[in-house]
Amino acid sequence: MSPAEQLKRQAAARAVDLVRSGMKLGLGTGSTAKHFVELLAERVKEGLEVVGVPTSEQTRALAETLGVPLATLDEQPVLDLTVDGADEIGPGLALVKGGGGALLREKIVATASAQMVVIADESKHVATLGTFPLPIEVVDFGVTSIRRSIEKAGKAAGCHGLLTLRRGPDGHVFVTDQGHLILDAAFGVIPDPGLLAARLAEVAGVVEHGLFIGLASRAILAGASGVTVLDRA
Ligand SMILES: O=C(CO)[C@H](O)[C@H](O)COP(=O)(O)O
Repeated sequence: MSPAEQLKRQAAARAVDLVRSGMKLGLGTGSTAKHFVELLAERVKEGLEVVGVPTSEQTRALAETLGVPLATLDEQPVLDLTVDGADEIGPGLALVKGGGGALLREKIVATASAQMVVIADESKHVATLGTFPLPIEVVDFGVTSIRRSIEKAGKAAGCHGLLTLRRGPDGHVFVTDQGHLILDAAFGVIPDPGLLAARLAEVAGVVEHGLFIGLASRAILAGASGVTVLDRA
């Protein structure tokens, strides 16, 4: 395993220690969340009793293959703990998420959870959000017009930058599990994430954006000198 993957696994292992029998869990998406699901599956094999609600079809397939008992969010609408990765972790544990395209389900699942713990290698911890382009999920009707409205909303929040329609590795337009498109907004700096979130929420056609504010209560960050745990004040 590469050094980068080892760090992700260390963070995931610390999160697995938070899981108790009987818990209902939100299962995140991405390469770090994958480590969590794999380690969780090992505990399940040892007798840990949990039920997981996956945040993507990708995670559902993985968890199913590994034998983690699953439910839908409609079957288990109240969750104890969600463990997920992030693209950036900023002050107050505000997050940028959606690099893997699962931001909508991830935010719904995190909102349904008593606790959200984010796991990452320490390179994701930043002083200011925005270097990672902000994923914005939009409907597939009138994307050019929606893009203009997002640019306007961004400017009102002090954010300027290019919006790119996301494409998959095959070059085709990326479509989310919910059938929407993603515009990646390369703002560079997001001076006031709360203000930007409020402005984006007002744009017709925006289904969800990747700013997760006030959702994560803990971040587990793995680095060369060990694992650091940050709790939101
Ligand atoms: O938000 C996400 C998916 O929508 C991921 O959690 C985020 O992109 C981090 O992924 P990785 O752990 O692979 O770096």
